[in-house]
Amino acid sequence: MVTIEEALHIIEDQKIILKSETKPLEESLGYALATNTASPFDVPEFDNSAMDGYALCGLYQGYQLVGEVAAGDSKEILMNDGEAVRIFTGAKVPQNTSAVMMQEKTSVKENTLFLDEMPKAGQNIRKKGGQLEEGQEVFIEGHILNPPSLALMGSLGLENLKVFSKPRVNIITTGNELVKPGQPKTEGQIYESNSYAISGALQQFGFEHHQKTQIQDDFEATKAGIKTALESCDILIISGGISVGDYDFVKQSLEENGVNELFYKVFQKPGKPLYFGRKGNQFVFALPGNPASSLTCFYVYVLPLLQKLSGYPKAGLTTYQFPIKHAYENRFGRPSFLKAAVFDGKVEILDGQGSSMIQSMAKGNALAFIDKEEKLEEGDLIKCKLIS
Ligand SMILES: Nc1nc2c(c(=O)[nH]1)N[C@H]1C(S)=C(S)[C@@H](COP(=O)(O)OP(=O)(O)OC[C@H]3O[C@@H](n4cnc5c(N)ncnc54)[C@H](O)[C@@H]3O)O[C@H]1N2
Ligand code: MOO
Repeated sequence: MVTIEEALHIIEDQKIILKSETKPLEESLGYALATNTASPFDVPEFDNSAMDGYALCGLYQGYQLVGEVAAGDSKEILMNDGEAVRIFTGAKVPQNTSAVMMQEKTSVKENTLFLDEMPKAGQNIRKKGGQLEEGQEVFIEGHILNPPSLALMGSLGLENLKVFSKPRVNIITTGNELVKPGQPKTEGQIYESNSYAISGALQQFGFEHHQKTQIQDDFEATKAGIKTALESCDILIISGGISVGDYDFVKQSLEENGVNELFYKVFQKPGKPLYFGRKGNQFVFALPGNPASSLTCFYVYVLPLLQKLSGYPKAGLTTYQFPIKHAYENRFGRPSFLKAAVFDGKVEILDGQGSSMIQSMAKGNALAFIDKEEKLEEGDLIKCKLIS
């Protein structure tokens, strides 16, 4: 049995080989960049107008209008002192523009422009290189591409990006009692639900599963199922069959498939019988079958490895501290992840903390952490990971 910290360190310390690939810009969301990126040109590439209005030559309150320039126009207009041109947002300003005045503060009579106020030098001109200069570092390797990053890469004209590949994930669920939702079931059977939580949590963080298999509680079937799943994944996530019951065949089947145990059993609630192992460059998590245990272990242990294998510089959910809404005492005798709701900056520990109870987790949005035998008063800070 290891502590939570030891288990997390074992995962964090795994030596891994990152793979990279080239992805089209529109498919790169959530990937980590596999190279540094420098700006190939100044951004913006030319001085341009921040407003619809008038480009002014010299600083006066009246001008002679001599033309027009719209966004995308490449023609050069030469203005003399005291002249102005109609201009639109994003249009390249003529070379000798002193300022741009927004049209709301102007009036035009015949061909003369009048300003309501004196213009200020440089006003409403977005300067060449004002955001980035040619050759300037934009991102370093490992930067995780969020929507504004995609916009920035697009604005640099980059169509394809070199990113770290994401791991291929297979899921196995185990248990004779499990029936697929929508199918008829008999007394003693239940609907299989863990795989939906796991594949949903994978999607939530930009991953997907490759294969999903349901296996009966049978040693040979478990061994064969694991062998097949290991043929096509970087991470295998197994749910159930990892405790000490007579029908828990997962651990032995993993050994027989050449998977080396890195830890088994974590001093925590829920998810005590959690298993983590490795075979070459493949990793296996066997999550305890209880629904809240398996999903909690996913967020706390599986997600950091998925992100580490994706080249993320910092993996796992951030831990925040918020005041607790009510007094709470840990009576579980183990460090515990509690189903919680964070609302208006305060944490409520929800009813229904049993490992088999998923409804409290479904209605909440956080996992709060309380140490063994810790006792909190209202307003005390409690650690939380936000899960939705
Ligand atoms: N003698 C002991 N018994 C148990 C111990 C123990 O230390 N000694 N630990 C308990 C704890 S804690 C947990 S957690 C469970 C974990 O057991 P397994 O990983 O072997 O899981 P199963 O026995 O297969 O299932 C447990 C529970 O969860 C339901 N389940 C399983 N898979 C699914 C699924 N895909 N969808 C929905 N529900 C699922 C299953 O029906 C069981 O009710 O062991 C305790 N026992
Ligand atoms: O450790 Mo178990 O996951 O409490 O039910």
